[in-house]
Amino acid sequence: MEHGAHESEPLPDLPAAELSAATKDAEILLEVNDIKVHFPIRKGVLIDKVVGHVYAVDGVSLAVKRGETYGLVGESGCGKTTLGRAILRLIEPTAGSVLFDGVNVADLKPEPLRQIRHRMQMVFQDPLSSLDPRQSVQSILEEGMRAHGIATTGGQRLRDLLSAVGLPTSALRKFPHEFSGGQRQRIGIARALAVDPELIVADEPVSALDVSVQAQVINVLEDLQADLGLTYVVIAHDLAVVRHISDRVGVMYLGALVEEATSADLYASPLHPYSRALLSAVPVPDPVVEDSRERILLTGDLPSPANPPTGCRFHTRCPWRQPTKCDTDRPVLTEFAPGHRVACHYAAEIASGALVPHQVQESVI
Ligand SMILES: Nc1ncnc2c1ncn2[C@@H]1O[C@H](COP(=O)(O)OP(=O)(O)OP(=O)(O)O)[C@@H](O)[C@H]1O
Repeated sequence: MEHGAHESEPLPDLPAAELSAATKDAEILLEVNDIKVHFPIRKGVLIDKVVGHVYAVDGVSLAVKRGETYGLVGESGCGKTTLGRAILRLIEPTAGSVLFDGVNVADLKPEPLRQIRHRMQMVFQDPLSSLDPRQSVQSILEEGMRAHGIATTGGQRLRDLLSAVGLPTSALRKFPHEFSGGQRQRIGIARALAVDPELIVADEPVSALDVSVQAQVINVLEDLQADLGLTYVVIAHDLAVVRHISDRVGVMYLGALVEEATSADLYASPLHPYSRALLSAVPVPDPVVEDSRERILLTGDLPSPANPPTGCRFHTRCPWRQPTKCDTDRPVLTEFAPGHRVACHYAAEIASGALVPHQVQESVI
């Protein structure tokens, strides 16, 4: 949730040319401009030949304000993780720019990149595989601090980090396998916090956890944001998690954003047929509402990002698709209402009821 602006220190040793005029808006911490990540598909035994590309992320633009939580949702394989990793430059984007506090991260040389890295951290989905089983918690926390020149002596900082995520000091001497899943994710969060980040990209931070533990870990993230003014990008396929934690939500389909709105607007009135279908698949606790509400069932599987459909990428599964235009023209993400963007040629007609969905068969979304 949004909180007061975070005081950021000026970046040392960065050429003025790397400061973007576009991000002079002091409210914006992260700006992603038309970013693309295309993975080459290689074939051949003796000669390595590129025979195609996986268009994992294919032209995403978004901006995240300081202290805001931006949720990214979409089916498995739609490019959420790749986008998250490209934001932190853990993978090289094929095209586009990522501006962090006005600095184009994609252009940074290794030393300025190292300097800026501690301000952007990632929390991974599976805490067990992302924590080195041979390292004690103390060593895990100190590793990143050392790499970023943060003093590790004294121990008070380590105790404060553990207390911030609700773990006892005795955890310092233990190893990852001695903890439960929820505790391990708290260690993953403490590791990210250890280097004083401003932005945390959390990739499915609770999806590996039991439902009963998920809320506790989400509360930890929310409390830390309130205390430290952190900015979050939270990646999740679970719409309930995203709804709970996010100020704004971006819906991804086949490497692109198809809709973006405040959490309240998206859940109350989704505009894109894909968002409508995603939300209609979420069960409602009230049995009367559950029985009477609209369910949009999609036809077909998610197309391969190596061979995306022409035109609107969703047209092969869209219950509202119209001849020609949907097959041939790729819709641009356009502002439909203040703060509510959608990439659909017929969003207005669908919202007004002027277009009705075709008969569709059930498929699992
Ligand atoms: N290193 C890679 N090389 C080739 N293809 C990749 C690579 N990493 C991801 N992909 C492909 O890119 C597409 C997007 O993957 P990504 O993991 O970003 O999606 P996702 O929405 O995060 O899905 P999930 O929730 O399953 O992680 C998928 O088709 C995936 O197979």
